[in-house]
Amino acid sequence: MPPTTHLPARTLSVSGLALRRGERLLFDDVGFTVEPGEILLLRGPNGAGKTSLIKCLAGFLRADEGSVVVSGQGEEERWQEDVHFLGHLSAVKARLKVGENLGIWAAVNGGGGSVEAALERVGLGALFNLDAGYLSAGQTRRLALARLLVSPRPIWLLDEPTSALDKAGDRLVGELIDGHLASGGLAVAATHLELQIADTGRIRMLELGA
Ligand SMILES: Nc1ncnc2c1ncn2[C@@H]1O[C@H](COP(=O)(O)OP(=O)(O)OP(=O)(O)O)[C@@H](O)[C@H]1O
Repeated sequence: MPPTTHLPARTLSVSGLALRRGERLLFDDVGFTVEPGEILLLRGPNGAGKTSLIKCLAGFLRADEGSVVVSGQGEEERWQEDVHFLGHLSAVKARLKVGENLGIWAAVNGGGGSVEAALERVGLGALFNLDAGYLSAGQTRRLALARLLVSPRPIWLLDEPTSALDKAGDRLVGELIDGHLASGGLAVAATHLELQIADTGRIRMLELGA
């Protein structure tokens, strides 16, 4: 079931963004705006710079030129609190139970969502007491997705969100994104696959070159 929380309205505006890694200029003069209820899909071949761009948006990498502005609030610390970054690494503590892992993220990120409900939603309800180290790759990805639900935030930055997931998992990601956008959130997702987003009118695309 999609989240019912109405998220605070944020707009993500990027202009003139350029990033160099090593000797290579990965991208130059990238600009776009993502409004509440919209998702921007980042496309491009391996090595084009999709992950790097998402890390710039998350504030993990500093661009060489240009700006990333989140409107709706001004202070940088608050901006971080508006963002969920779902990267390649799932940041799961193998010796802790599945429920404990998510409980820690819920406590760190705040938001007050139910750990049990989030695990149920991503199909891990029965695995609450399993050591997280025993999860399969797809289940670990589902646990990472549950973090998006337990602490509602208006900006989702998703790097290959369907990685390691089965067909039902692909559908789940589409449904979670649909719910997020319907709640007034926005998203940027790097993906090589078609995301199963129902409302295609909310999708915008940006192609990065190799
Ligand atoms: N720390 C670094 N130093 C130098 N080059 C780097 C560094 N990190 C990444 N790169 C290079 O930057 C380029 C872009 O990497 P990035 O991970 O952003 O691409 P991507 O479009 O996400 O690729 P993929 O589709 O394979 O996930 C690659 O050529 C990579 O080798």
